Amino acid sequence: MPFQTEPPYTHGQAARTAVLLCNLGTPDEPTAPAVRRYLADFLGDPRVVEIPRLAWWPILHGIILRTRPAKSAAKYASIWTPEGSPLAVWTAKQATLLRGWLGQAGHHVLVRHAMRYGNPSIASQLDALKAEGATRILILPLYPQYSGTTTASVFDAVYGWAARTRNVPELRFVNRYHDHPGYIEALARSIEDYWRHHGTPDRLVMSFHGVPERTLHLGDPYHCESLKTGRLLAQRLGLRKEQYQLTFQSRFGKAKWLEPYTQPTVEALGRAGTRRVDVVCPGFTSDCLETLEEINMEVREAFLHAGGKEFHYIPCLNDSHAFITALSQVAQQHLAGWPTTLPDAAQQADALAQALAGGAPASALPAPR
Ligand SMILES: C=CC1=C(C)c2cc3[nH]c(cc4nc(cc5[nH]c(cc1n2)c(C)c5CCC(=O)O)C(CCC(=O)O)=C4C)c(C)c3C=C
Ligand SMILES: [Fe+2]
Ligand SMILES: [Fe+2]
Repeated sequence: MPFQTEPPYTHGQAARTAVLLCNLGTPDEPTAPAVRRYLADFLGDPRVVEIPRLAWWPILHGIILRTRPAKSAAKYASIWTPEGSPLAVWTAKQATLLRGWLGQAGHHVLVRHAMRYGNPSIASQLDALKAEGATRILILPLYPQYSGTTTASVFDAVYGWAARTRNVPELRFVNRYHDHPGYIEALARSIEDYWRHHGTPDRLVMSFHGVPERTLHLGDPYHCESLKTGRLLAQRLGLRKEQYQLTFQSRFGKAKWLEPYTQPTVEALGRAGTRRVDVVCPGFTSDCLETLEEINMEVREAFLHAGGKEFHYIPCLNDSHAFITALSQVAQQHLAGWPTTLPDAAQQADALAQALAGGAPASALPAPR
């Protein structure tokens, strides 16, 4: 009796689950040409700058890409590490640790990381996962708060890859985890841990990356989700209203962005005689240019100039155990219903050999789990 191949044995492929951690991306080198390539990609994304192309292109290519790369490259050089850009180093480490965590949980899940702009690209990592046999892929952005400018842009890149792919894997997307208890707990522990070693401040500033205010009125949930993260974090830390403030940083261009802005807020605290300010950036899951240079250098300097006495920058979650635990919880919750354990390979081979030799129907093979 002929042996019939049937799914999922077609082309010898068993179901295999994968998680792709996606982050923003960073230049390959702290040089003007590398930063220029990165910014051209980033600022050319219509999700990031929502100005009609006809109006934006001359500004981007005629002005910004002629002046900003050299200035930004100097800032990148000030935070660069022997292993590379901090954002790239932390993101790769998070993927390695998550692979180990999910492995410990008894799941055989492939884990990779990708960058929306720059390398390794989302398309190249999806190709690699497919080559490794992934048939189900969970897209997990390293942005806890959803924004059209970041999260949706990651999804665009995934859809673009899928549109060019013949045998598209099943895909799932994590939109947000801004209020996930594991994420809030990881933030709280990292702050408490910092305070245990360095004492407590007069004011904690929670600084989130900004976006144009317009996006809020157009329905972007980023502002609300940032506020909710801040509120849950303050509750968990037991902070009263006058002990913390939530601000938005990294304003770009002349339009109005979400307020209050971080630097003017911190300067006002310095002028008002607040002795010690600590800044934490809960929306950034790894340290990067915006935290290490903008906050820990520029904003620090501005605070001390304005009369502040002590400035502390509390590092991002980076490779903290509590954060990797949170990521693995988020992943497992979104993987629910997707089998994450491969059938035992030896058992499968035996059953296949038996079926071929003894003529057992293919349906007698162990059900793929
Ligand atoms: C021009 C518009 C920008 C929007 C909108 C924006 C949103 C946004 N960005 C992040 C996270 C990061 N941004 C980073 C750098 C960065 N951001 C912008 C501009 C916008 N961001 C620029 C031009 C740059 C590059 C640096 C510079 O030239 O100033 C980074 C750090 C990258 C690194 O390499 O370290 C992160 C992370 C979020 C979360 C967000 C919206 C919610
Ligand atoms: Fe940004
Ligand atoms: Fe910045």
